[in-house]
Amino acid sequence: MADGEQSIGQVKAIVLLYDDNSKKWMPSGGVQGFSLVHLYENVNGSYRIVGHHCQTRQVVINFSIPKGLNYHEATPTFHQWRFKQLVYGLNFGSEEDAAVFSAAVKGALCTL
Ligand SMILES: CC(=O)N[C@@H](Cc1ccccc1Cl)C(=O)N1CCC[C@]12C=C[C@@H]1CC[C@@H](C(=O)N[C@@H]3C(=O)N4[C@@H](C=C[C@H]3C)CC[C@H]4C(=O)O)N1C2=O
Repeated sequence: MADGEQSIGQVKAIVLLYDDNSKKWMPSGGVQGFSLVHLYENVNGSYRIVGHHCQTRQVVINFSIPKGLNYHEATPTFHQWRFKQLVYGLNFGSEEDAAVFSAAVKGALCTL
């Protein structure tokens, strides 16, 4: 995390991007598996969703949450959103993790 940022939530989730051509969800970063996904709060009032793949350590998501984001809870363990030409999906390891994360994101959204 950058200076002036703190993690206000961390969960394990599979980070997916929807490929419009193949009409398939693809693992972000190209490697199947779970990532540790943080919601970071910045002292300037902004929020980022940042995820590191557990095996490869690569950053698989680094998303600044825009005001008015439509965070869609498709199922109790799969949440998704659209931004510009991308569709992101989080496949959570548990309903609890999904609920914790969506509460944190919705809490952030109501401050923007
Ligand atoms: C108006 C609008 O944009 N609507 C979007 C959704 C949306 C609504 C509102 C705001 C934002 C957004 Cl993002 C839409 O419908 N979108 C966004 C792109 C993809 C999709 C379009 C078609 C397909 C059909 C099946 C469905 C899907 O992917 N379901 C999941 C699923 O098949 N999987 C994932 C898990 C569980 C399921 C829930 C894990 C991996 C795979 C699997 O289970 O193997 N789709 C979508 O969600």
